[in-house]
Amino acid sequence: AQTTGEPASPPQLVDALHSAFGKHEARAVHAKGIFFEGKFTPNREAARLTTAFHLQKQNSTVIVRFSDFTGIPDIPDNIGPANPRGLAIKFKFQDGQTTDIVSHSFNGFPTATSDEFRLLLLSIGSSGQGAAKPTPLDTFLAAHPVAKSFLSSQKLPASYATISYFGVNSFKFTNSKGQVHYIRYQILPEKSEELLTAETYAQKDKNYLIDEIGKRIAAQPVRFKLYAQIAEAGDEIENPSIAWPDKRQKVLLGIIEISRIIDNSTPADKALSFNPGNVPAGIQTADPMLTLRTKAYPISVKERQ
Ligand code: HEM
Repeated sequence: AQTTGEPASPPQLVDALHSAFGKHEARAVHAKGIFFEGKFTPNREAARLTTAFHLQKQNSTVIVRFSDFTGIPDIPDNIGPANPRGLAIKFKFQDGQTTDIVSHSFNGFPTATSDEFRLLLLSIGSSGQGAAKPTPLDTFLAAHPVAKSFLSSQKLPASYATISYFGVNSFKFTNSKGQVHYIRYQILPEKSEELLTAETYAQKDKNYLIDEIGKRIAAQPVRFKLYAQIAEAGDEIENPSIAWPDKRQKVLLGIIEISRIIDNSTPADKALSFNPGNVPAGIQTADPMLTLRTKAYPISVKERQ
């Protein structure tokens, strides 16, 4: 058994995801999802922040995957644990370069560190049916108010296209003059958010989001605005459980336009993986959680082949 003092390794983090959600030969988390293709058009302002290839003048192709939370591949879209939703984006450039953003529909994370996240997952794993009260999860949440509020304040989307997504962890952007900014991604729907009440949500079909997004994109493209929220002195770069104040400057990096469904067969799904550590020159990871995420994702990718 691990004490809170020892750092969790990437394999331990993936095992903790399995202990919470089971092992299903699928993504260890965000297992249920659907992916599309589209394009990204960078905004002129973006190149003032970073030299990253996809944030200069030329458009990229994007592969975008929407997902539900948990590692359960057939989780109903209309139950609490399906939150937060995921949005993963792969930017593909003509010369073969790629970079990824992996975000979810909550501006924050239940824990400050990867180690604490592992303990939260283990407590979920040992709090199933028949666990004595207070369960390990009850005890964890009593000691971690941020995790408690994360679990109880999720937004219920009318569509994957009508909710905001957040990168949560911080990145360091460097521009051509060598100037540095610390940023967090925000990916906001083109129009305003559309959410459901708890009652309407509970009455929805178990595949309401997956079915809706396919029909919506077949009818017309879905657009999101990709922003960089810029940290100010004193903002916590290394603690994803604390959102930066809303009044921080946001720079529009560009527009994501999702226009067509692509092959979602099992082989195509297995071949598709995202990694938040896949960053180009001009962008660096700036939160220790990203160091762990960068190593944990490929373990799950390998397991699900
Ligand atoms: C220590 C923290 C974290 C760990 C250990 C972790 C681990 C993982 C793993 C193992 C996968 C499956 C990868 C695959 O099989 O392709 C995954 C997927 C995912 N994670 Fe994380 N994650 C962490 C934090 C986060 C955060 C902060 C976010 C949101 C901002 C996030 C959002 C997602 C999403 C959306 C996916 C699905 C990607 C896809 O569509 O393929 N994760 N994560």
